[in-house]
Amino acid sequence: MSAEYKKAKGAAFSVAAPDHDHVFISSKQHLKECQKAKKDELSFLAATRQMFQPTYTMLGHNWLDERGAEGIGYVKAVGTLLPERMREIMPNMRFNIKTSFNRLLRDQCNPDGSKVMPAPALIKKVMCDLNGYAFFGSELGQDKAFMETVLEYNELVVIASEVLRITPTFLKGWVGTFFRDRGGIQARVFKMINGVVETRLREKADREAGLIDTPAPSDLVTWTIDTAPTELNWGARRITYEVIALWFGSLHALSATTSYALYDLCLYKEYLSPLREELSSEEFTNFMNTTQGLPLLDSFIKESTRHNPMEAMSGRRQALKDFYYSDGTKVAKGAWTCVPAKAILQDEQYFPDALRFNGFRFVPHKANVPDGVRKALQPEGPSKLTDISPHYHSWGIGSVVCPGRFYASVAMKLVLEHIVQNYEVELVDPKAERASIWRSYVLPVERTKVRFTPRSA
Ligand code: HEM
Repeated sequence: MSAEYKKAKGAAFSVAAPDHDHVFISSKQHLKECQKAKKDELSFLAATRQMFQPTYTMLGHNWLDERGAEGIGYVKAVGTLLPERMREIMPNMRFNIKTSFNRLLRDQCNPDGSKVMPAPALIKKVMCDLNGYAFFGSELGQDKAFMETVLEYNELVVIASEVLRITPTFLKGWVGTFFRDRGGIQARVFKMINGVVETRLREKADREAGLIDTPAPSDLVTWTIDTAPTELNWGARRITYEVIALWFGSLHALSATTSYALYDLCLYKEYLSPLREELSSEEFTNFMNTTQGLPLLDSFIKESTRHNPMEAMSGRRQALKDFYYSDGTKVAKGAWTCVPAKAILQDEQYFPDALRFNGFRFVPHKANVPDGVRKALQPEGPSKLTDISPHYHSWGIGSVVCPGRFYASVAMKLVLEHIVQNYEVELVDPKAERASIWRSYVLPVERTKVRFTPRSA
C-alpha cells in the first residue's frame, strides 16, 4: 500500500482484497468529497458491520447502514458525558490500574524482584479491568467471572470477524454458527450485561417517579441509557447491544496502542528521564485536576501511534451504490473507500525524519525538553494526541471521528504513568518480533515479553 501511495502522488488508487475492493484517497479534495458524501452513498456503519460481522458475533444484532437513522446517542455518551465525568473517576481509574498491575505481576517474580510478562497480554488485561470500571462501574466491573468472560468474548470476536470476512457467502451461515454457539459465550455476556441494563432502567423509572433518590452510577451503561433515542423507545435488549458494540470499539484499539507505547518505552530509554520528571511535577497534579496537559507524555504516545499505527487504513466507508469522486474515480457498490493512514504517517512531507522515532515531535515550543533528546518539529506546529488533522488519521478522517479519544488519551496516560513511575522496563529479547501483520492490521505480537523491575528494588 505504501508503494502504491508513493506512486499515486495524491491520486486515488485501488487495492483488491478477497472480500471487496478498496479505493484509497489522500488528497484534500477527495477527503472533502468523502466527508460530504450523502448518507445513502458512503457508509461508515456498513463498513463497520463488515468488519465486526455482528450477525454472527453479536447474537444476530444488526444495525442500519445509515448513520443517524437510530440516533447517535453513543457519540454523546462517549464523547461528551464520559469526558465530563472523567475528573471525578480518574482517581479510581488510577487505583484500578495499580490493583491490576499488582495482581497480574504478583506471581511472576524472579529472585531479583523483576517480573517477566508477555506485554500485550498484560496490557489487554489491565485495559479490560479499566474499561470494565468505566463501562460497568462497580457492579460488573468488579465481577471477576464477568471480566474474564468479556475478555474471552473480545478475543473471539476479533478472530471470528476476520475469519468471516474472508469466508465465501455460501459458507458464512455454517462458519458463523460455529462461532455463535461456541460455549454459549455470547449468550452469557449478553445475559450479564442485559441484567444490569434492566436493573438500571427500573431504577431510572423509580427515580423519575420520585420513589428513590440515589443518583445513577457514573458509567457508560447509565450514559448509554440516558442518550438512547427516546422516539425509538429502546428496551433493555437494544441498549445492551449498543453497550456491547461500544465495548468492542474500545478495548482492542486501546490495548494495541498502549502495548506499542510500552515497547517504545523499552526501546527509547532516553525518554524515560524527562517523562519521569514531568510525571513527578505539578504537571501531573494539573492533569489529574483537569484531564489536560502532560505535553511530553502526550507527544510520546502520539509519536508511538504514528510510528506503529495498528491499522494501515482509516476512514472506511462502504459504497451503498456506485459512487464517483469529481475526478471520475469510481467506488463501485460494495467496495470501500478509505485513507492509507500508515503510508501518510510515514510521508516525509508531513512528518520530517519520518522513519525515526522522535518522541517529542509534537510538543509545544515552550515545553521543557532536555538537550540530547531528539525533537523533530512538525511543519504545522505543535499538536495534541486527541487533535484531528489532515495527515493524522488515527481517530478517523472527519465527518466521523472517534468520540472515545478523550477517554483513550487519559486511560493510556494513566497506565503509562504507572509503568514509568514504578518500573524499569526492558524487552527480554530486544530482537523479538513486536508486530505481526494480518491484512490491514499491524498488531502487537502477544508473546513478546517485557521485564518489569520495580524501581525501588
Ligand atoms: C487508542 C484507541 C482508539 C483508537 C485508535 C480509535 C480509533 C477510531 C477510529 C479510527 C474510528 C473510526 C472513524 C472513521 O472511520 O472515520 C473510531 C470510531 C469510534 N470510536 Fe474509537 N478509537 C479508540 C478508542 C475508543 C474508545 C476507548 C471508545 C469508547 C469508549 C471509542 C468509541 C468509538 C465510537 C463510538 C466510534 C464511532 C463514532 C461515530 O459513529 O461517530 N473508541 N475510533
